[in-house]
Amino acid sequence: MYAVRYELIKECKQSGARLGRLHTPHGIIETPIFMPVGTQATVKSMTPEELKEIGSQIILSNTYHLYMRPGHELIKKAGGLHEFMQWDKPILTDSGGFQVFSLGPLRKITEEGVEFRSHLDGSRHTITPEKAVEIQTALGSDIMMAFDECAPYPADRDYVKKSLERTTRWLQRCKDAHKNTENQALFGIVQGGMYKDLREQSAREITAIDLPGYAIGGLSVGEPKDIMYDILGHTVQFLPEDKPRYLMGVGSPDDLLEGVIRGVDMFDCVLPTRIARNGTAMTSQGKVVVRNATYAEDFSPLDPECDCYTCRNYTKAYIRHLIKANEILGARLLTIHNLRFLLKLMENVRIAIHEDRLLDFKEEFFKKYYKK
Ligand SMILES: CCCSCc1cc(N)cc2c(=O)[nH]c(N)nc12
Ligand SMILES: [Zn+2]
Repeated sequence: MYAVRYELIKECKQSGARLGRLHTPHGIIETPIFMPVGTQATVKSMTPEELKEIGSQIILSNTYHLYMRPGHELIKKAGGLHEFMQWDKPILTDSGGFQVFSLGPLRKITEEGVEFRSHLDGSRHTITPEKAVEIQTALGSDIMMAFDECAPYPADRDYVKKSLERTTRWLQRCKDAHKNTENQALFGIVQGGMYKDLREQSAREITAIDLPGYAIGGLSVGEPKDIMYDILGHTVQFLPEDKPRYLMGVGSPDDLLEGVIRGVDMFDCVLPTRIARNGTAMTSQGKVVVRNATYAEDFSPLDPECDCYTCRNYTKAYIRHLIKANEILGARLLTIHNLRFLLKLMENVRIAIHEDRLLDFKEEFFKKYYKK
């Protein structure tokens, strides 16, 4: 019996989309779902209450960052990540692989794991599959991700093949090290770069290891969107229907819709929170760069169709002022709105799947948001 169980509710008649429920130790998640990212045990500037108010069902955090600071042993002493950050709903933690690889030349990959220097003080560390499981066990996340290598883009075929085969061996080591399978789920991660045959090989190897869920990694790494969609569509066909599918690092509105249509259930991305901090909003009328002078005397709401706290109380002019003045409230108000926008989008996607009209919904959304 796994800690996480996927219940397939309905398959969309218009596309490969699915409606599902993910049963976890900290509650049930309606899928397809967008998961806000809280890298350092906080979704930047948001309280747990505010996250719940906008409809967040699950949040993400990061093994690498929490291992570096404040340390997984400290969080374990605090009673685990849920207690430490006062979030009582599900948490998914990434394994640290991606973050360590993002450190660039400061790291060395071996069969054992990855040696790297801390981005904080330059100290030397090694993360292995066993260490990644140990850290996530201490954090107590509901879903932990396997330690994998996300091949860079572009990368040559031989490198990608060797990398995916090592990721498979690392997954088996993660599974062997994972003891509390009743309380924490381990998800495997499919790699294979932009090579369809290597994607099939990775998907077959990873899903041959029986786990409660599988992720598609190695995408949203700078490749053109049409390549991402093509590789995604190809890869999903080798994933089991009765398990959740998580597309890592994806979260612009078009990518979420294209991913759902291809059968993806879970998404995460730093985009909504990151662009909020530099003054850009995702709205029902498309992207609004609210820091632009255009909005200096615009006393209308950020998004007239949005029900969030920001749109119910403030004008574009006020938010622009806060952003220009580098006031913390500016970032907070846009973060509240951008997260609500994506969470509401996924609520509407779930309704559209239920009513077998997802492709129609996508067409209407694209016309308004992308004017196409
Ligand atoms: C908190 C961040 C979660 S998603 C990070 C991420 C993002 C993207 N784009 C790819 C990968 C990947 O291939 N492997 C892993 N572990 N993580 C990835
Ligand atoms: Zn809003």
